[in-house]
Amino acid sequence: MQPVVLVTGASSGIGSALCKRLLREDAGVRLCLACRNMQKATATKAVLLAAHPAAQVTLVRLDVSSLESVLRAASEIQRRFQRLDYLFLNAGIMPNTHVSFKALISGLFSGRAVHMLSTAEGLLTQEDCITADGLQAVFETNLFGHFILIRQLEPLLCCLEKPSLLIWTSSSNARKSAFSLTDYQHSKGKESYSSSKYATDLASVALNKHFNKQGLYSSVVCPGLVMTNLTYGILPSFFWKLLMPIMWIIRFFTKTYTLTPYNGAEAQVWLFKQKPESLDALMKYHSCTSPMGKNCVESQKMDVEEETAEIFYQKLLELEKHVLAKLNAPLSPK
Ligand SMILES: NC(=O)C1=CN([C@@H]2O[C@H](COP(=O)(O)OP(=O)(O)OC[C@H]3O[C@@H](n4cnc5c(N)ncnc54)[C@H](OP(=O)(O)O)[C@@H]3O)[C@@H](O)[C@H]2O)C=CC1
Ligand SMILES: CC(C)=CCC[C@@H](C)[C@H]1CC[C@H]2C3=C(CC[C@]12C)[C@@]1(C)CCC(=O)[C@@H](C)[C@@H]1CC3
Repeated sequence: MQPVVLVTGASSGIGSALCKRLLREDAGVRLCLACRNMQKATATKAVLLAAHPAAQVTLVRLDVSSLESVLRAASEIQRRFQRLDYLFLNAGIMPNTHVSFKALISGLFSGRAVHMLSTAEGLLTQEDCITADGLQAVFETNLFGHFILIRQLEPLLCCLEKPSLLIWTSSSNARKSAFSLTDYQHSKGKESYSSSKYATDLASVALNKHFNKQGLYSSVVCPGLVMTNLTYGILPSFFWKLLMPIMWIIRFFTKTYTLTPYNGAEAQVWLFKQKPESLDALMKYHSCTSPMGKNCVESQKMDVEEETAEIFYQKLLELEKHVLAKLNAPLSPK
């Protein structure tokens, strides 16, 4: 039986490159692109089919920042498929981002310049907003909408005979100090992106603890710095034009400047080829690119305590109960 693969945020950037690469790895995969914008999704599907005319590619409308949309998409997916082998939790936002040029310039002359340029530590702040569900938008999009999707799709994901794998797109911008258990939606701070990506790392660790015995595994990837709509949104386009030659030079100092969506998807494609049971729950898998453009995957231990992951997981379950009750939706699908 050909594997069924669902990719959220497949309409552009890393998600779209991932779909192309998955079909190149195995033209038989049954790909489902879960996207909020059906026009963009249809265009992506057409590009995939142009390269692989016999491929099985379907679309499902999914806006991870709307719980109603997540519930609707989950029941549609359950209607279409009997199981899911890989669920790529890739959709994400980094809205209204400001760069601290003061921190950038002083950082460039410090001993931590390479670290700063690969993690953006101390460089970025975001203005977040509230969704129609009453949740912080970055938290709901990057983490919670995906968490509800997983919980709703449990019957398709949990099978002892054939394990399934969740693959979260995290970031090297994920930072413990940006996250707080008492304000896990990051309503009070200005680093909602860092916080949400640290939250995905915690969620992945806790999901492994709770679901491995049911045949469901979870992993985290870091694509590196990739030029996509998300990054282009940070600075005006003329700035990026000026910076591009410098970015290629930075590649000589760090492997994390993967730059193209194709390179950024390296760790996701690598995970697709691994046995879920063989992966380490506490590792993060990084896409890396050499100055000459050669790709590889490197693993690094996450800065996560299992106890914190468990407390956070319990908080997510409480929030799930609360929001589903508000929507009059059952906790898990029939
Ligand atoms: N670019 C980078 O350097 C890095 C990116 N990442 C992560 O990679 C992931 C992909 O981002 P990237 O490819 O760079 O950026 P893009 O903006 O190109 O892609 C983001 C994707 O997520 C989708 N999306 C956004 N919000 C929602 C929503 N509410 N519901 C459904 N889909 C949504 C977008 O849809 P639409 O096409 O409709 O906008 C798009 O397909 C993100 O999680 C990002 O945080 C991590 C590290 C580095
Ligand atoms: C390259 C030079 C000299 C200047 C660019 C400054 C910043 C705009 C740039 C430096 C580090 C970058 C970075 C990201 C965005 C752009 C920078 C802040 C990310 C935050 C993009 C999204 C991610 O998830 C991170 C992994 C990136 C980390 C590095």
